[in-house]
Amino acid sequence: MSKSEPSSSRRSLQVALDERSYPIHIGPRLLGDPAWLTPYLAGQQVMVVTNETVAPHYLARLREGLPAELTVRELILPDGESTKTFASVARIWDALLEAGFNRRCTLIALGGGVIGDMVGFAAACYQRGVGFIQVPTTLLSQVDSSVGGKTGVNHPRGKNMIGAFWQPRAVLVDTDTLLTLPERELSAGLAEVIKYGLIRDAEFLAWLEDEMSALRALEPQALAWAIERSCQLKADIVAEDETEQGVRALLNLGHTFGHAIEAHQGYGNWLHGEAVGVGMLMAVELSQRLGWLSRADVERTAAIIAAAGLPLTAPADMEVDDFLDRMRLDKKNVDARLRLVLLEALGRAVIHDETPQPLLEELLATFPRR
Ligand SMILES: O=C(O)C(=O)C[C@@H](O)[C@H](O)[C@H](O)COP(=O)(O)O
Repeated sequence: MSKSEPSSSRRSLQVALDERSYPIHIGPRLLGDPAWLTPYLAGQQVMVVTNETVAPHYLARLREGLPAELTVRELILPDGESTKTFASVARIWDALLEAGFNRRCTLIALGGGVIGDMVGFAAACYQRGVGFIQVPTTLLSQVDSSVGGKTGVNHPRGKNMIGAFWQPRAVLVDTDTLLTLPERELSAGLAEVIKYGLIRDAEFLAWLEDEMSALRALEPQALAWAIERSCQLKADIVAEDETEQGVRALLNLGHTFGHAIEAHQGYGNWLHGEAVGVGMLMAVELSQRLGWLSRADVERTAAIIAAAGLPLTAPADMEVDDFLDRMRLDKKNVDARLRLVLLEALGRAVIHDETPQPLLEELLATFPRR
């Protein structure tokens, strides 16, 4: 374990965005403790939005942390990436209007990235913007999607194509919620954790290589440090570039390829983290073919992705053009130029818009399929 690992079990970080700054509280037993939730409620009206998988485990516990005098409504949506649609967000607006909620209401997103992104988008638009709190219950949402204010929904043509930047009032990461997380979801979250090491922190990457078994065994100290370090790296990047004009795009390592896989395969068939894991390997392989990384770097990346329990091969039914058609719609592109996040070294990412087309096509044609 690193010397800088925390010893106490609860930690708080800050996303520094002037008047939109907010804390990320991380630790066990946060849910149900009023001290962690009430400071971020705007008025007397609270809408908790969750899904059918999370509700039986954590909805009652969350409600215990809400003062009895509040007007609290609940909305339980179906689970899964395929529900991340405009129609689901409209259900949230309908519920808010039916309850007669006003601009001083607060939305609470209790769930994974799908719930967090949809609730954030609903909050961004309801009566032109109301407050919301992220209570992420999956590893992926705890280390990534709950932080930074990217909210929105998918479009059949592309992932997260409709949305808004809208920051939460607070992020409450109760690490106990990981105890009920299916193994496949845990692996998906580890993809985003590995991403931080690859883009910005070679030392963290080496630590992850050593501690991967402990993380997969839900060893509390290892998990707490992985979450804290990931959130810190993300908070620093978001504070520097809230709306992705520059450095924030580095957080998209593996996502250009990964989003193409998710959309092509049908949302939910590949988990986001699984597609990002393969996408990161594709980006690393391309970086090697550009002469920036060694074969040993590629093998090291493949080894840690495999150790996290993630796939290493792209879907067998995806042709080169299936990738390219989706990648042309990527939000990072400027005019007709494809912008990719690649690695100059393990731990150092760059944004690159000069990949020769034949090299990219060769990568897409030769990358292993299964
Ligand atoms: O926060 C960001 O910025 C990211 O890119 C983090 C990603 O891991 C996350 O999946 C994000 O939602 C992707 O955003 P998109 O803009 O590529 O749709």
